Amino acid sequence: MTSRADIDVRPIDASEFPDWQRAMNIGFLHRPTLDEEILDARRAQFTPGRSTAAFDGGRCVATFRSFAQELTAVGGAAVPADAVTNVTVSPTHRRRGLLTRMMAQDLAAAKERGDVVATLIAAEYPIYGRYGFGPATWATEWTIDVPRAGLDPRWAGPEDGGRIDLVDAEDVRKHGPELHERLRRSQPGVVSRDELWWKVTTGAVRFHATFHEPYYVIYRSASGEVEGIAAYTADDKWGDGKQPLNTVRVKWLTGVTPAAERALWRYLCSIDWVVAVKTGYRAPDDLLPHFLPDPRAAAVTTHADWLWVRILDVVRALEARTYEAAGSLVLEVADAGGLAGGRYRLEASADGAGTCAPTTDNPDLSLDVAELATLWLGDESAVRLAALGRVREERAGAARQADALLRTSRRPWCPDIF
Ligand SMILES: CC(=O)SCCNC(=O)CCNC(=O)[C@H](O)C(C)(C)COP(=O)(O)OP(=O)(O)OC[C@H]1O[C@@H](n2cnc3c(N)ncnc32)[C@H](O)[C@@H]1OP(=O)(O)O
Repeated sequence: MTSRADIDVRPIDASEFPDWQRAMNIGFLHRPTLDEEILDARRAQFTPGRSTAAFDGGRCVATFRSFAQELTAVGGAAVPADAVTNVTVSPTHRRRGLLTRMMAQDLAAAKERGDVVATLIAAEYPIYGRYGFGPATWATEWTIDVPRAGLDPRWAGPEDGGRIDLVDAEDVRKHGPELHERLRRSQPGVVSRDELWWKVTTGAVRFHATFHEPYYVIYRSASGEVEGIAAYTADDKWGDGKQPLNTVRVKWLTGVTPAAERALWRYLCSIDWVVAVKTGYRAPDDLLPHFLPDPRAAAVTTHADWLWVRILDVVRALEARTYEAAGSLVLEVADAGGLAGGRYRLEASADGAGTCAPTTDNPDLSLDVAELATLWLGDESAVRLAALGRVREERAGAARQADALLRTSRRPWCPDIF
C-alpha cells in the first residue's frame, strides 16, 4: 500500500480532466470508459482551482469539485455558498483519509474566499457530519394513487382563469430561469441555477449516455403571467384486462403561487391513462396532498435528509436570515474544523432583522457547528436536539427560546440535486 505521504492531493489542470472524470465514474459505479461527447460537455463545469484529485503513482484515485452557488436563507436573502459535489475515492484507496484531506483543502479555500456556507447533497448520511455539515432540509416524495384521490374526472383545465400549455424545451429555457429566480427570493433552501443547469435539464447538453426527454407544461395565471412549470415523463403499462396503468414521474415542478401548484398537480392527475403520479422530491410540508379531496391517496414513498449545510461564517450566516420573534441568545459554537467556532450573541428585533457579534457573556446554548447549520435554515427544533443530547441548554428554557426565534412557519426546501 502506498504511504499517505506518497499520495498527492491537489487541484487538477485541464489536461488531467479526462483522468479525473474516469476516476469519478469509477467512484460512482458508472461505466469507466469515457464518452467523448459527455466528456466535452462536462468540461464546461471545469473551473481552475475548484476540481481536486488525489494521485497515486500518476493515476487519479479520488475526485472532489466545488463551485460557486447562492443559497436562500430564511427571509429570502441569498448567501454565497461553496457547493461541494463529485466526491469520490476509488475502492482501492478508501478509508485512508483522502476525502478528509480534500475536504480540508476545499473548506479552507472557501473560508478564505468569504463564502458564508458550504453545501452538498450527501450520498450517505454518515459521511459529512464529521466535517461540520448538518442536514438542513428534508425531501419527501409521494406516490399519488390517482383513482383514490377523489378528483372529478371531468376536469378540463384550471377553474381560476389560468391556463396550462404543453411547451417545448426552448420555452423552458426561456421562462424557467426567471421563474426559478422568483422561487429563490421566497423559498429558503433553494439554490441558484446557472445557464448550464437549464441546458442539461432540457437535454441541450448531455451529461449522461441516456436522456429521457420529458413533457413540459407551463401554467399561466389569468393575467398571462408564467407562474409554474412542470417536467414529467410517463411509462407505457397496460393491465391484463386492457386497462391503461400508466405512471407519471415528475422530474421537477416549480410553482410560485398556490394557484400554479394546484393547477399543475391537478393537470398531472388528470392525464388520461395515468393511475399513479410520482411527485419527485418535494418539501415535507408541500401543499400537494391537500389539493386532493382524499389526501391519503398521496402516500409517502421517500422521506430523507437532503441539503446539508456547513456554516463557515457564523456572524454573516446569522445576520443574513430573518427571525420569527424578538430576542437575544448567546451560542457557544464548537467547530473541530477550526473555521467557525466561538461564542456569539444573536440579537433579533421585532421587525425580523438580526445582528450577531462575538461575545464573552455566559452562553445560553452550546452546540456543534453542524447542529447550528441544521437550526439555521429553520427546519429543526432546538428542543428536539436538546432531547437528543446534541444541543446543551446552559440556561433553562434556552432551547425553547431558540425555537421561537429560529423556526419558520413553512419548511425550507432544496429542489435541486448537485
Ligand atoms: C457531495 C457528494 O458528492 S456525495 C458522494 C460521496 N461519494 C460516494 O458516496 C461514492 C462512494 N464512496 C466513496 O467514494 C468514499 O467512500 C467516500 C468519498 C464516501 C469516503 O472517502 P474516504 O477517503 O474513504 O474517507 P476518509 O478515509 O477520509 O474517511 C474519513 C472518516 O469518515 C468515515 N467514512 C467515510 N465514508 C464513510 C461512509 N460512507 N460511511 C460511514 N463512514 C464513512 C471513515 O470511516 C473515516 O472515519 P474515522 O475518521 O473515524 O476513521
